[in-house]
Amino acid sequence: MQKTFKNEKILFAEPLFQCDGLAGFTRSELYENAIHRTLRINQLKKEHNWTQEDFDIAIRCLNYEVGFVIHLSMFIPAIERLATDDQKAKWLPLAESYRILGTYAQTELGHGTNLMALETTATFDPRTDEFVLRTPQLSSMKWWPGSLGKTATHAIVLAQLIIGNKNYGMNPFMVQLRSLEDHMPLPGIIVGDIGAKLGANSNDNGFLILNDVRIPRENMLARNSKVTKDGRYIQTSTNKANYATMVLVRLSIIRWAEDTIKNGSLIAIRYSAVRRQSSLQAGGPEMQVLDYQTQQYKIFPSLAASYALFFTYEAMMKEYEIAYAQIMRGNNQLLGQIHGQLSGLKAFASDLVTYELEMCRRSCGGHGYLKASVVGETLLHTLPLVTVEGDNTVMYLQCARYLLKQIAKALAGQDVDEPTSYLKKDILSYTCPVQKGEHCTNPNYLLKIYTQRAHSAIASVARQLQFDLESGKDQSSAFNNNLVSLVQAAKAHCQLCLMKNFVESVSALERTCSENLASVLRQLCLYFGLHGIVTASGEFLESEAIGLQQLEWIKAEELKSLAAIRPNAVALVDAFDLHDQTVMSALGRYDGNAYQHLFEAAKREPMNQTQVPPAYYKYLRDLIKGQPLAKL
Ligand SMILES: CCCCCCCC/C=C\CCCCC/C=C/C(=O)SCCNC(=O)CCNC(=O)[C@H](O)C(C)(C)COP(=O)(O)OP(=O)(O)OC[C@H]1O[C@@H](n2cnc3c(N)ncnc32)[C@H](O)[C@@H]1OP(=O)(O)O
Ligand SMILES: Cc1cc2nc3c(=O)[nH]c(=O)nc-3n(C[C@H](O)[C@H](O)[C@H](O)COP(=O)(O)OP(=O)(O)OC[C@H]3O[C@@H](n4cnc5c(N)ncnc54)[C@H](O)[C@@H]3O)c2cc1C
Repeated sequence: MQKTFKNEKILFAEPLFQCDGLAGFTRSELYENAIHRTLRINQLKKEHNWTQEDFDIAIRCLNYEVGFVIHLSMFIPAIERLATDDQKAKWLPLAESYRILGTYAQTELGHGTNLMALETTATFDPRTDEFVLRTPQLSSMKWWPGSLGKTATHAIVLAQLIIGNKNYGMNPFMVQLRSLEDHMPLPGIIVGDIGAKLGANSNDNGFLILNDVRIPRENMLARNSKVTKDGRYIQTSTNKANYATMVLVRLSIIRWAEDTIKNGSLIAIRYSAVRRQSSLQAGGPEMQVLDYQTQQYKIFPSLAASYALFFTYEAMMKEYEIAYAQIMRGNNQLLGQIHGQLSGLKAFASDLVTYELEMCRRSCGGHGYLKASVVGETLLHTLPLVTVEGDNTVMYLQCARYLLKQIAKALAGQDVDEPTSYLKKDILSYTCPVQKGEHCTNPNYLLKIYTQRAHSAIASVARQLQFDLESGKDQSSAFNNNLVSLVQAAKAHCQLCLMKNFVESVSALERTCSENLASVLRQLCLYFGLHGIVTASGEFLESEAIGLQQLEWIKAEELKSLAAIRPNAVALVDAFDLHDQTVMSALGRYDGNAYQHLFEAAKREPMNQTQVPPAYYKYLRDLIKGQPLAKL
């Protein structure tokens, strides 16, 4: 599935990219190692004439365990999206050659979601033609930005622009943080690392206090709005255009989610094919645990999610490229659509994979709790995806807000955006396409069911909101009264998007691939559709997209499809074409020697490097020999 990385051999021939040692690393070692890696990948890029795409794939091959992630994924994209041509000419070459190292400093100790409430100010001083940056109180300090703690020389700081006594809202400013001579913080800047996290500890997420730090007027990133020498504020685009970097990263998170769930499902499926435990027949040979229906029920959702997210990322990438090209030409027509779609899908993708990764971990039994299994570690790295670039609840609500606008248009007989075109249909004329058991094997029928459920969820919450408003509730309490249903409606829309992308992509592939391959993919797509309905059956029933009879058929078909997928399960994860060095798991090796690799990993454990531990001489010796213990 992943474009085969022709340079994989070059990458993994380097001891630096052989990951077995990482488990015992301290934070400082992880941090240093990550920087070392990115710099070496850059050298390899030059030595072997790699393209940018090769470079990006190299980073994915290393499971993003690299340095400068925010520099590459936010700082440079923010300059590209928020700076004028002159500013780009000044900063991009420096950033691209790592002569300046950047971060994206938006979140504060007191606020991450509510950007309007950010407290950092950039006050224009017309006497010196400068902005004065200030974090006025404890809650205003920047808190979380990646690479801020110890690495960044520069930050794009998001601050409230103040001219005279007027606040012109959040704007981006380029602020130098550290000396380019000796890396010491510049006057007025207090900066450091926020401390160890549950995962992702190679990254130095940081804090930043700005005490009246002065920057030239030219350091306001001025593609969308600027301040003239005489203190006039000129806005050339919607103020939401300054949120463009977040939109891009939300797209990248879908890909990140896809990459992590591919790892998880690969480990769980390969290991389950190796692991034998018990038997269903008395005295019979022990079964591969992958043959238990319950094990398939636990793992195959992650397999199907891997493919669903792959197809959805590809589709969203195309949508994004079209929108981005328009936006860069100054046409913001697609801004709302791409924001609405990517907010919801970022949330849905990260929710899905964090849930399924834990199922993958459990499916590896006790060994899944070992670091060497890597599933748990992957989960810890993946958990923040539900929070970064907007907490998932908040992102679903952004998506729901977009859906409400679309349904209002549809009801008024106006055109709606293509991804929500289903809202134009007559919801009342729906008849469930599944009228007998065998109809459940048609993915297009399932797609119709998903469409009806999403349409119904959106229409229902729109009606309830309308009702609350008409009953005298003000706008905000009507909204608060319906937040849970709004999130459900957004989830329904996102699940439909995944199903639609899966069905359409498989139909397109059917035209070019062998019938054998097509039938395997059709089966997985079908399973994805059936499983999604069963897990949210209450909502599908409530929306009357299905009835109890249909649910019974769908449940039966879901179980049948587990058995149908089983013979191809290992091939379906092998098809991810992930190198053992990418997956890094003792349990999920291509050669299937899980026990041998687990034992090798145990032998490498630092505790095992001496036969007798220091604690023996400190405590155990006297204890075992019955000697009185020294005062402890
Ligand atoms: C090359 C190799 C690279 C290596 C790396 C590999 C890949 C890396 C992949 C991933 C990297 C992950 C690293 C992540 C690190 C984390 C970074 C961060 O977290 S940065 C901080 C992110 N912060 C947030 O996301 C904050 C969330 N909050 C918001 O976005 C907003 O405040 C809000 C909740 C959306 C509300 O906005 P606002 O305060 O303006 O409120 P409203 O007045 O209600 O306005 C809402 C209207 O604005 C529209 N809107 C909102 N956002 C956008 C947008 N982004 N674009 C367009 N329009 C937007 C919204 O639709 C409303 O419109 P109307 O309904 O009023 O028309
Ligand atoms: C690993 C990591 C890396 C990060 N990197 C960066 C970075 O590089 N740069 C940067 O600027 N930031 C970064 N962040 C910060 C991140 O963007 C924020 O944490 C995120 O946007 C969520 O904001 P918050 O922490 O303020 O959560 P809060 O908004 O405080 O959320 C707390 C709870 O309140 C709920 N809530 C909040 N508002 C609403 C609402 N309007 N309606 C309903 N419920 C609501 C949420 O759903 C959540 O349950 C990073 C965070 C992490 C964990």
